[in-house]
Amino acid sequence: MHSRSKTLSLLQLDHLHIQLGKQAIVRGVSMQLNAGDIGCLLGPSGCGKTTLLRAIAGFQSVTAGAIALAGQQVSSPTATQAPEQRGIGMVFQDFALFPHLTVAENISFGMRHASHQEKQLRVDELLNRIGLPGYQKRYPHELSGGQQQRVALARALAPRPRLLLLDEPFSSLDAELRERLAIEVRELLKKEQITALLVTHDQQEAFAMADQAGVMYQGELLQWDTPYQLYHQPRHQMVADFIGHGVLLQGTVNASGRMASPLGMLEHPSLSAVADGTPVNFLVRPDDLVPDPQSRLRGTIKARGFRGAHNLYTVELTSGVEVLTLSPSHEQLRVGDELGLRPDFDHLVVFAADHCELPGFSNQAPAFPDGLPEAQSA
Ligand SMILES: Nc1ncnc2c1ncn2[C@@H]1O[C@H](COP(=O)(O)OP(=O)(O)OP(=O)(O)O)[C@@H](O)[C@H]1O
Repeated sequence: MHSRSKTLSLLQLDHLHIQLGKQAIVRGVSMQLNAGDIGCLLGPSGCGKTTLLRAIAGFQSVTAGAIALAGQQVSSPTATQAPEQRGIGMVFQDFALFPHLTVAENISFGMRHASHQEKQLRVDELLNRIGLPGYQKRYPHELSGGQQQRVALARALAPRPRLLLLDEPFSSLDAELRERLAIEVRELLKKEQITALLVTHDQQEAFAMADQAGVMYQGELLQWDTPYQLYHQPRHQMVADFIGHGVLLQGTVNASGRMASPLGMLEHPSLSAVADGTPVNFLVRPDDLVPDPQSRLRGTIKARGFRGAHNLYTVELTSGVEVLTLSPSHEQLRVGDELGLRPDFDHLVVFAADHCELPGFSNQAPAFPDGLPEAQSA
């Protein structure tokens, strides 16, 4: 408890609503980011991520709720602190460097009140940190895309913002470079002790960078949690669907607290808290089903995707239900092959079946507030 009280909430959103014209773009978003942490907002295109970031930066007023930075309210429906007073740095996808300024001039651009010597020291320090020592006198057109984006990041970090906002900063770069930069940028932010909030479409990027992450959908933040929890204990079907691979299957809880499912009878202690006959949906990740020649659960391989160390197989069970499974890539199975699968659940993630209709749902709460959360955390 003691060490917890020392963690300072740097950014706090409290029941934030943003209406643009007649449309509610951000709906009831609450979240908190501690000082020094990296947060990440994921979600499909148009879900409101950029609008939320613009509100945090101070470029967008809010309709209801509040934004606080280091405990001080900066946005409410009646007052919006100007962006330049917030001490926030920003890096956007198309945040071009000034072409007529050198790398050093670009980086020190925002250090308006610093002396020449201070600027020089900070530029040298940041160029070392981004792996471009000696690049002070280069011009942007003499740099690769990845180098330009590193310099853009250094420019945003130079004035030591208390919060850095990154909106799809790597999306114009190729996948390999993106992954490498995500790891580098995390290290850099941690060394600089900067709190940051990143918006991305890319889960791998989010998982590589974030201490906390959330999935937005139609303006709502469905879950704000560690990346591990988002993957293993999604509290909403939409989160389960959006994060990682997997399928949602239907099952029916029976009187003995077990569940009849297309994978056979599944057991979990907390299912006993659920009434007999309750229809449920449950999440099946590829690693929940293990290839096993002896298993009575049989299927046929419909598709194979190469994932480096593993292949990801789409398997149609004899019941017609499609599932995913992984197998080491040196053990090649062919499309059309028959195989056995054994359920091997570490924990079951279960949702009420009536939440099945994803678009337009209104009740965001976990399916069984009293019973099933234990099932998810087992
Ligand atoms: N000024 C505006 N007036 C009205 N609607 C807007 C305005 N700006 C954005 N929108 C709408 O708000 C919704 C959310 O947009 P936003 O850019 O925040 O989404 P996003 O999650 O960042 O999407 P993407 O990942 O594609 O960038 C979209 O439906 C968009 O059309």
